[in-house]
Amino acid sequence: MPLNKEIQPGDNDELTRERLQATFDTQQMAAALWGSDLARKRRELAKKVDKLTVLHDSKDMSFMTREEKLSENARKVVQMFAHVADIVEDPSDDAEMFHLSSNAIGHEGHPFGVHFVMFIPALKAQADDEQREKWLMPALGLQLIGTYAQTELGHGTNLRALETMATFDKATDEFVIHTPTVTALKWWPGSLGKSSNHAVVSANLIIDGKSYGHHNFMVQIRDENTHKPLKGITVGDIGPKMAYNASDNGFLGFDHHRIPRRNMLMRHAKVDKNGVYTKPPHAKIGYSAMVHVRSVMIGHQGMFLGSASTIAIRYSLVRRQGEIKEGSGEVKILDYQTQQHRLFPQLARAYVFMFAGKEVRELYQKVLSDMEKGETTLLADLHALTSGLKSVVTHLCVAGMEQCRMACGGHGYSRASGIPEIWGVAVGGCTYEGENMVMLLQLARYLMKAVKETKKGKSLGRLVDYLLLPQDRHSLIGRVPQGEYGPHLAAFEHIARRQIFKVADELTKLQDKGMSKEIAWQKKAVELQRAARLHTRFYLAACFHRKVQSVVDGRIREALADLYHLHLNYELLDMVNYALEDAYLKADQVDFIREDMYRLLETIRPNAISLVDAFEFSDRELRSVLGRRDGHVYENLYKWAKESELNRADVLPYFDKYLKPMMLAARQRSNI
Ligand SMILES: CCCCCCCCCC/C=C\CCC/C=C/C(=O)SCCNC(=O)CCNC(=O)[C@H](O)C(C)(C)COP(=O)(O)OP(=O)(O)OC[C@H]1O[C@@H](n2cnc3c(N)ncnc32)[C@H](O)[C@@H]1OP(=O)(O)O
Ligand SMILES: Cc1cc2nc3c(=O)[nH]c(=O)nc-3n(C[C@H](O)[C@H](O)[C@H](O)COP(=O)(O)OP(=O)(O)OC[C@H]3O[C@@H](n4cnc5c(N)ncnc54)[C@H](O)[C@@H]3O)c2cc1C
Repeated sequence: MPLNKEIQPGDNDELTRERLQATFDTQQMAAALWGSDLARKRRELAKKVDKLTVLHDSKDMSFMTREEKLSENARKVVQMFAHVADIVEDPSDDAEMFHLSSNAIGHEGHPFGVHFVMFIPALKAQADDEQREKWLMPALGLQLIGTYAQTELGHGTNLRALETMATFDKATDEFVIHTPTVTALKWWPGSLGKSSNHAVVSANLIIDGKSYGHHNFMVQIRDENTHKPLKGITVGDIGPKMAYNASDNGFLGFDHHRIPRRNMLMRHAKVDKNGVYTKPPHAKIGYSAMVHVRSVMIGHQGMFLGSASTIAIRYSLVRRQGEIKEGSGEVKILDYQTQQHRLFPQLARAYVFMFAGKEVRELYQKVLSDMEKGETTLLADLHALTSGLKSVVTHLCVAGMEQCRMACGGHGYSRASGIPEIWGVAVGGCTYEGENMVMLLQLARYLMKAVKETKKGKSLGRLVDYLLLPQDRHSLIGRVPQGEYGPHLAAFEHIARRQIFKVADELTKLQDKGMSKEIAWQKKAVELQRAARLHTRFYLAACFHRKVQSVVDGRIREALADLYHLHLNYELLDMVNYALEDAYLKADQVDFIREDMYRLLETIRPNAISLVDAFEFSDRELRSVLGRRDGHVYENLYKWAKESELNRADVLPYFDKYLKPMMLAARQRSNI
């Protein structure tokens, strides 16, 4: 059977020659990345969207105002739902729907941006059966548009300090939702400003003057026909952002707004008509929508980095600049070792983030079905894992995307490259769903507890079993036969374990000297978040290992293993200070890792285009002139620039208004 190599008529010859070098079948690699069923569905879906012109951008979004962007994406999202049954096999499959949305709408946001990713998951996890009937069904049926309003102007991280109040009024069997101060205004919720008519609102539950902490309430905020804000509600858009500007992130205030008692989401915590409160089975069960998004973000961030890598690698095979050997002609910029070193590690990260995204979604589904039965044992493990992954993955994605942008030289800085927008959306991920540093410290709390258990000879959970293993004094990297990478993975494990125990010991010492637990924590906070990062990077490397081991096809396994080995080398060098501190690695071993990494860059080079083709991002989805599949970059860059609104006339009014009078006056002065 011939290997699929994604060659199509009209392709740039350079790219065709590159594709012919692939050692593997790109469709099989796509199956390894997405799962074979989803890979097939994605392919078919992209073809269908290509044929449905109502789903196409009416012009490049870069040339639109915010209002045009909102309107354009509202138009497309409505068309998308109108045609959904003809395009996707299973509209309840988030992955398929996300792919449809990427193709038709892009990543700049749309009126249902938070509806599907938080509002519905919050209802699924926290509404009781009767409430599901009342809101979940209409929400799934698009009869209402919802958002998730938790963050306030004054507080996003420290949820205990949220000020919005939900005071129970026994006499009327209602809650009174109120915004007591300007800092209590809800601030940031996606699609709140102009689009949503319902919100899941976090507010402090107050019964008979006693506060029970914040809980989630369903609040209708706009009239379903006129779309005007309801009485007692102030709502609007918070203004333009770094990116994601087709989303109307909003503010929201309540002036003693009344809702029925049964609008509190009551699957777990409950309030009866006499004001009797029932505690949930786990104090943080109301945070489930956040955990849901953190779990989907891992794979999505991988896709963002995969998109940027695709753009930069394809462009690097079209762009020629400079000669390696004088007189032998200009080379493709991907032939420079520095360019490969800039891009291939990002490609490897994109792969492993997607693999980790899949693993973490499986764990989330398990925890969700456990929660349905009131079982919450794995919630803390999931919270720790997603907190670490969310932080490390977004951070590395953004750093990686910036490398991709710079690797495209000047054209990378143009919005035509497509990178600025996806970078802007991805970088938001460092902040939303829990600021990265704060979430790393959440994982660190878990790790410190794990150390305590380890000292009793027990494990807190599967993810920290390795803490029970003894530490090796010296690494075997370079001391075993070439091609064995077990010692590399052991090095990740070693430096994570060492940092975790080191900081745990330091905390104990400070407390032994009489320092309070909280102050000791502050003194060691930077070291604690380092421990969390190292633990997560070990998890990612181990996840890559599991994936490579699971692949049956020899050609795919070999190509993936090259990426995996590159990942091990590159990430180890990035963290090498930790391994040098205790002389676990010696200087010659570091040199060995470097040399092996350079060798792998050369090995991967012929497969580069096919490794990015295997993501199977359609041109419509990438929205990048540089990353076009056919490689016809230059003529299309020129075409794109001509679309700029500044080119609508040869002379724009500002010239006559400001510059011309100034120059005339200057000329007159010089003639005097
Ligand atoms: C299908 C399409 C999908 C597309 C998605 C991607 C597309 C890309 C574009 C999308 C763009 C935009 C979408 C963005 C939407 C964004 C939404 C938001 O940002 S919503 C708001 C999110 N806010 C936060 O994340 C707040 C962060 N803060 C917190 O989580 C908490 O305040 C915290 C955890 C820092 C502290 O909480 P709290 O004060 O209540 O904690 P305590 O100190 O009392 O207790 C700590 C104790 O609780 C445990 N804990 C905390 N959280 C959890 C949890 N979730 N689950 C389980 N356990 C939890 C913690 O571990 C401690 O335990 P202990 O045993 O005491 O150590
Ligand atoms: C694009 C985008 C979309 C969003 N969508 C939504 C939405 O739909 N719904 C919603 O409710 N919210 C949303 N948010 C809000 C988002 O969840 C918060 O901005 C986020 O949780 C961070 O909180 P903060 O803004 O209060 O940051 P802050 O907590 O003020 O962070 C500022 C700095 O303080 C540090 N810091 C804070 N606390 C600690 C601590 N305990 N220890 C150490 N350092 C600390 C942080 O690390 C950071 O460096 C969105 C935000 C963005 C950017």
